[in-house]
Amino acid sequence: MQQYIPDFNSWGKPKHECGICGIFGHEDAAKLTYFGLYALQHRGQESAGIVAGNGERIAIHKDMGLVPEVFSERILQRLSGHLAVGHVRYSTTGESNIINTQPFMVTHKGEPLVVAHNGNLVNSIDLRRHLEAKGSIFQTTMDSEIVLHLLARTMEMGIERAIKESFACIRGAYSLLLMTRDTMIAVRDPNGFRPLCLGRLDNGGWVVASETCALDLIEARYERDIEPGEVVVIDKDGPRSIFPWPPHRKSFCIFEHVYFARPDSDVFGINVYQTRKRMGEILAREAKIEADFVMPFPDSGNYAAIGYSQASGIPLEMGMIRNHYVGRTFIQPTQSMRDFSVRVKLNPVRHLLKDKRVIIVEDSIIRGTTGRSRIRSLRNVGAREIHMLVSCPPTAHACYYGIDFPSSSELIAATHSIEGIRDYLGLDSLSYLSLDGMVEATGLDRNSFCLACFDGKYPISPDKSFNKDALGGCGC
Ligand SMILES: O=P(O)(O)OC[C@H]1O[C@H](OP(=O)(O)OP(=O)(O)O)[C@H](O)[C@@H]1O
Ligand SMILES: NC(=O)CC[C@H](N)C(=O)O
Ligand code: SF4
Repeated sequence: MQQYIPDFNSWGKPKHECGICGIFGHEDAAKLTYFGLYALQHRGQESAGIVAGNGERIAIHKDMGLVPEVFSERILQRLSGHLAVGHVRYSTTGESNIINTQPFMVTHKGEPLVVAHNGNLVNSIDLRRHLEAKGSIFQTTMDSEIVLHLLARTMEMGIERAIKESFACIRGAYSLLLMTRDTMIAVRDPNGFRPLCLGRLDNGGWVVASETCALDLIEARYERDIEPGEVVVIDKDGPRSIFPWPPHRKSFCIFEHVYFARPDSDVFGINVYQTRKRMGEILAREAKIEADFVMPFPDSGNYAAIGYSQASGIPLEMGMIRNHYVGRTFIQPTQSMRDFSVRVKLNPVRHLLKDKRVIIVEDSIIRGTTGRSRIRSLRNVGAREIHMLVSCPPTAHACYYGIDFPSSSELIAATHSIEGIRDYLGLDSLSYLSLDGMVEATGLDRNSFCLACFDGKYPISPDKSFNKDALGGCGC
């Protein structure tokens, strides 16, 4: 087994979920895409890439690392043209390596075909086996590549028919951008697991992005969300929308609101900050505790902590200081990286905590890495009572739709009771927000959401043999 030796150059690079951004109809399309990806960095911190074109020539640049590390002014100048598609990756199928970076581009019959994907396909093992039996040769171990193989087999029908036919075989979560030499196409799966929105630039050009915070940064106007099951084809005649598949039950990922999305974004039509704050307010209704102050584990816990504090009247303090040069930790690929990053990331304010009774408001407990390590640090600086409130229910079931907790054995709530988790984390008390309370905080109907990691009811039945290396790994 390979031993993990912290590499201070690569270790500090944080990880997260995928983000996509595309521009059509602006002479600086790649530069705007770069800024869009910058705003979406929290969704994917392993690699970044942009493909740009002017209707004739097409160029690509991608690499491992954060957006500003991957692109320079000189590189962006080379990515010229009015059309660009970009991606920041947090791997969910296939390793985190240069081969698996996105956007992924192939040439088919002399024509470029590009995909940038957020989500996870649940029948990728079967699809890949089937395609390989028919002679497909895969270059990567990502599920996203399958989309291009399916499209290539039907492209002669024209792109719209090809999409209709190809995606009919695909099951799972996909908010994605496709690009041909002169067209950008946004596709959102019929369940709508992952967000995707459409915006308008001042000059009349179009933007598609995972979250509205990307539109804000490039001063684009939010037009609307791309609907579940909708395909938006954008070319020189502007956007046209088609709905090639029968409607499915909506399954918006509620975890986007609990943890993933940026609080300044509107996701599924609702603001993330306000939803998180309401989660805290509802927690105050459901769990009443006496304490000297409330504190979050920053960043994702901040907003529910504000809500809890305001609703309960217990003052809010920032008892833990976050080092902003460390990214989000729960999606780091190895446990030793996660353990180390958590220590670097959060440090208690000794003088604030000594002899105090504190309530920590945390957005989620996944593996328990953050809680166990940081509660120990609070004890070390003399906190007298430590209670924890979590602004979602116990996360006890694997996600097969694009969040990297594919094995329930990694989830502490799958193997421990609440009392067992309390004991493992070293807390005086532990309470979770109820499922009803979490949904109530969104203001949307319960049937709009996927809640599978909380209630085990999967909107699309997963292939339980799936794991991140299901399509091949390096074996190291
Ligand atoms: O139980 P665990 O396995 O430790 O995972 C849960 C923790 O991970 C996340 O923080 P993260 O550092 O990823 O992001 P944040 O800075 O947005 O809070 C989340 O906010 C929890 O603090
Ligand atoms: N987090 C994601 O959306 C990942 C997209 C794709 N499944 C990949 O692994 O690259
Ligand atoms: S299982 Fe959980 S994390 Fe995965 S899509 Fe559903 S709500 Fe989101």
